Amino acid sequence: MAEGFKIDQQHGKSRVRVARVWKNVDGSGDVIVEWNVAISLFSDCLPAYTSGDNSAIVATDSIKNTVYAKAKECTEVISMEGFAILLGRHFASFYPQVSAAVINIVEKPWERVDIDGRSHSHGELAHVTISSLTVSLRVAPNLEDFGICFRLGSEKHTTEVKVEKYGTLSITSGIEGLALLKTTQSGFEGFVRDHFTLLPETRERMVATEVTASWRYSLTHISDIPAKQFCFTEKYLGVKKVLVDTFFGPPVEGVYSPSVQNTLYLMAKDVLNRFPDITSVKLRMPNIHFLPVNLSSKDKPSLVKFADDVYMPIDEPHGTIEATLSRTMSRL
Ligand SMILES: O=c1[nH]c(=O)c2[nH]c(=O)[nH]c2[nH]1
Repeated sequence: MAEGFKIDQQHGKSRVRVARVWKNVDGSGDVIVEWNVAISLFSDCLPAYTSGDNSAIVATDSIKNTVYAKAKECTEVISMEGFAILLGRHFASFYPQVSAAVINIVEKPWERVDIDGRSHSHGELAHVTISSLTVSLRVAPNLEDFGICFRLGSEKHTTEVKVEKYGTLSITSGIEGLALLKTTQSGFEGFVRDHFTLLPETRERMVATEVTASWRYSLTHISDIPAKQFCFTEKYLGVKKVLVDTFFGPPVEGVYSPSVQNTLYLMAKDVLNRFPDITSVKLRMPNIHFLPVNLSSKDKPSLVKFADDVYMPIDEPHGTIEATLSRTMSRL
């Protein structure tokens, strides 16, 4: 209570960018990660708000410095979730007035470069989205004979970890910007038709989306954290594969999608069926439209007649479809 009012407050530092390099890990080259970290502390520092008494405030500058100091202390390669847990534990246990810390991290998707089929020891590619294509930038200065590559998709790994003082924990991991497109095997029929409806029904259309996913792990205490290194990284790759595989279906015949809603549901369901330690999954899948092109005038009645071939891609407006799928009963 503050002077008869209820106050909910937290403070921290956002957009703390840190890159950590580990040299020649296991004799197979350097490892680099680049993280954008946000920290939010729940702490007992009411007098700072009500009377200008800062004696309980952990300065956000110190919070920022902690990120670099802890990165330095990580002498072995650590996963993003592992680093978030480490930071959360530090803030929640080191400062008596801090009851909980929430750590968000987004990883920049640096990937090892392959030169002539061999992975390069110190060159990395950054995937930067330019409209719908992703251009792989060269960053290794002494990688002279390496051309520009193009790659679709620049998804980022994300995490949010909350650690409370006595070790209660919640971990979500996620993906941002997973761009997926099918040129066929998609339709949309049987929807509400009223006096505002123009959209024709179809069993043949393109479907494109940029998936944002987040999933919650069933862990609830720091003592539950698996000892296995990189289990969260493995899980991230596994979930991404399930999402992609379910969206596309088998390689030759694919799978028909009657709506983004149905495809989203199947993707989320497959994640929960496949990973028992995930309790819920939230998917946001904008329906990014490719408009059929038909061009005509009085004297050119069919300059361009659409035959599932020429489209006008648009960024906006787009449909917004999102859902969270959770288990209703715990699986014992
Ligand atoms: O898969 C779709 N879901 C919708 O809700 C919708 N609405 C729309 O106009 N087109 C589509 N497509």
